[in-house]
Amino acid sequence: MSAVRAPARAGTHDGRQELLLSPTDYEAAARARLDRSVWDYIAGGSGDEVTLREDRAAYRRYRLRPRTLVDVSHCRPGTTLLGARVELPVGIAPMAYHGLVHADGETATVRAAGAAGALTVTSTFAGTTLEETARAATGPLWLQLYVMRDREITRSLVRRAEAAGYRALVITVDTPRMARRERDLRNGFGLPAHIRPVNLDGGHRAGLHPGRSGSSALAEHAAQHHDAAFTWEDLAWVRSLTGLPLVLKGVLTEEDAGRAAGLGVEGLIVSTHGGRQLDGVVPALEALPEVVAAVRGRCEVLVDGGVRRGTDVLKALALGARAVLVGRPVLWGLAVDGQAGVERVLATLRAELEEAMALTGRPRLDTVTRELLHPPADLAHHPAADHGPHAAADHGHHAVAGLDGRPAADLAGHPTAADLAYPTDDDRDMA
Ligand SMILES: Cc1cc2nc3c(=O)[nH]c(=O)nc-3n(C[C@H](O)[C@H](O)[C@H](O)COP(=O)(O)O)c2cc1C
Ligand SMILES: CCCCC(=O)C(=O)O
Repeated sequence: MSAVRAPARAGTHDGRQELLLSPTDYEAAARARLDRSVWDYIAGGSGDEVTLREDRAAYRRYRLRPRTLVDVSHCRPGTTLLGARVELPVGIAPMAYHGLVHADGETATVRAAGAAGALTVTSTFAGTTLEETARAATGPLWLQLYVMRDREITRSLVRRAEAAGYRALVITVDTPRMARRERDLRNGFGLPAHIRPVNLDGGHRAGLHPGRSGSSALAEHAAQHHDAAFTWEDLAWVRSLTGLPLVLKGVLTEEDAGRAAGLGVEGLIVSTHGGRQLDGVVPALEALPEVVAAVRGRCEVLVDGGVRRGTDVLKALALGARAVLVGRPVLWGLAVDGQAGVERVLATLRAELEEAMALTGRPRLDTVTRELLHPPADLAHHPAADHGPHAAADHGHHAVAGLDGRPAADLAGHPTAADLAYPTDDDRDMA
């Protein structure tokens, strides 16, 4: 499993075949295959797409501190997520309508995740029913929920998720409404006729299709149906519906993280929604340390947004994530080669992660701690802390020496405002 078998090839305009070696290679190949409006829906972000770029750039700001002369003949990236065994700390982020890029849709994606022993989070807005997805799954499955005004929908999705064997519910909390995504507005984005939100009843299937320039059918549907009045108090109602673990997706502050942990939420996903919701928020990777510090080991913390390399996974884990989710790269793999394409994207991330573990002298995830990272150049004199969820101290926080040898003063490891000065054009790889 550690080697990527038979890399795929994609045709080029001049008829040559190009090797697809990295998720970014799949990005280019997917772009060449997809309609412009579908490409824009997937690739795009909100507003000026600042957060879209910064989520990615945040990973580049950290550099690795490799340790040598460690036995790395066996590197094992396996862990558990809410008690379920996974073979790698990389799961599939919930994304709407995989059928936009490949006829096999969510079924292909979940089969690929199963083959990799990875977690899949299925979207409320899947084009395949949650039961069909569950039947195709061989790895752990969580269901992502958008809470709608019609509470009966949530009640019924929760019941169905329990019956179908989902192991957790992921409530997305950053989308009381859909942000203005100008690419979609320009394209008048709507779903093609054959793609429908089959997990919802027929009433929801109509409004998503129209599409006229200046409006996004998905945004209009969200404005009509998402419950923008859903609050912390209502979370207790979701809790009362089910014994399944609850995970909140889209938390970016210590205030919300502490409150969620205090309410007994089992997991948090630190996320900017891939730069698709509020533009101008802190990149997910930068919000991660404050969230990890605030939950004090009371729940598992994952992060998503901009993970494209095995070294990115390692950096997120070093900053305290238990695992990462990947979004767009999965759709790139799916667009290029269906299930096999998603398998290869996941296998590549795994191979890169194992390589990074070997070359940093961290053969197991419990050795991936904050000392693995140099602070970004502009954080050079900032103290560090060890929040590693895999650390032997098991979520405990203890003082560690700052990376420059001085004792750490700030156990939260928060970057200060001055630390967050940003980015150069070199960081912009997703224009
Ligand atoms: C095409 C697309 C559809 C998405 N649909 C959902 C969704 O239905 N529910 C949700 O919680 N997040 C959704 N997201 C956000 C992802 O779960 C995730 O936060 C984000 O894509 C991670 O960033 P990455 O794409 O850079 O890996 C979607 C993202 C994309 C790109
Ligand atoms: C109303 C949200 C639709 C799916 C989604 O979350 C996204 O496109 O980012």
